[in-house]
Amino acid sequence: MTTSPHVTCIGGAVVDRSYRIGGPVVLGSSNAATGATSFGGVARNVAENLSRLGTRAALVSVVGDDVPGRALLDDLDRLGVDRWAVRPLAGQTTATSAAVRGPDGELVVGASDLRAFDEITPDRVAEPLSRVDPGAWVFADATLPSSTQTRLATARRTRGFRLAVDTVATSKAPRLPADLGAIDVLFTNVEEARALLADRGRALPAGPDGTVDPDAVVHALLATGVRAVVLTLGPAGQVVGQPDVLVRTPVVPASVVDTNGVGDALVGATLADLVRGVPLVDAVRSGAAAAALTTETASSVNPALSPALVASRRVVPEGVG
Ligand SMILES: Nc1ncnc2c1ncn2[C@@H]1O[C@H](COP(=O)(O)OP(=O)(O)O)[C@@H](O)[C@H]1O
Ligand SMILES: O=c1[nH]cc([C@@H]2O[C@H](COP(=O)(O)O)[C@@H](O)[C@H]2O)c(=O)[nH]1
Repeated sequence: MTTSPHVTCIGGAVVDRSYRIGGPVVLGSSNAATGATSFGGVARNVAENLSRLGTRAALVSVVGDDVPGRALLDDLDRLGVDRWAVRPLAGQTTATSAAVRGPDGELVVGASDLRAFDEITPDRVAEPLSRVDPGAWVFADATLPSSTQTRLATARRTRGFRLAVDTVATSKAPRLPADLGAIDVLFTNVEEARALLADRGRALPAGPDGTVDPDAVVHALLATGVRAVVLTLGPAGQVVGQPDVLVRTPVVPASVVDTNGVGDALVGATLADLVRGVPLVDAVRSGAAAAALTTETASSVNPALSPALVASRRVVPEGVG
């Protein structure tokens, strides 16, 4: 009998606070604003997407023993995410991120306290990893300390689970393990891929005008040993690369409100299909549908997300099954 959840998500859990100032912004002063709180962090967002799509998910993360941390844990319970491995640490502050926007929605200033992520140490992931069945999926975001990423790569080799990783940000991409061949699917964008490859001493071939061909980015990533790549191109869709296969999958048209969390929705819905045995290219079509649905809400995960809603928005080109 298996006790392993279908996807174990390891990485950040954040309380996001956003303010939108209604009138002209006055710096150095208090401005009247509309405020909202939501739960974020890439691994937490992926776990929420999975759960809303009917896939069992567990989160491995750290929060403080404080009011935001308790609210985040309660919300995981409401979502049905298995959170036994989210450690509330005494003396630690739950990761928080605040964004202040002007009347036009543009960011005026942001501030994030993500120190808690440093506490997701190799020792803290050891037990959750020991419970993952061979063949099950683990998702990790690149906010994890490098030492933890290395532990993950080693465990992937010895235990035979499958590992999906998201590079998250250009500053985080270089943290990926030296053994990139332990990554079964890498989710990234062009700038994060550039940062990762530069860190490994590999420059991206650019055209005369400095632009980069996305297919060349995918080839360069596959040459590092990564087993499959999903390169996201924002409104230009995705390139899915596997040895011998390179396929462009289209963006799903959307009425965009806010793109926060789009990448995490793409990862979550893709993994929800992969655990059911759907081939990667087809799974990414579901990922793009979930990402489009996420752009249509202000929250980082669309609260109405469901398998039926994703299926209703999937774009499959004519002639493709
Ligand atoms: N304007 C948009 N309309 C519809 N889907 C979008 C839009 N922008 C992004 N997406 C979807 O979200 C995915 C991730 O977007 P991207 O901006 O590449 O990610 P990240 O924010 O992680 O860099 C894209 O591959 C696409 O499917
Ligand atoms: O260094 C980080 N930046 C941003 C995030 C999180 O990333 C999410 C947005 O993801 P996306 O890139 O899909 O918009 C937000 O919820 C935010 O909390 C994070 O965990 N770590």
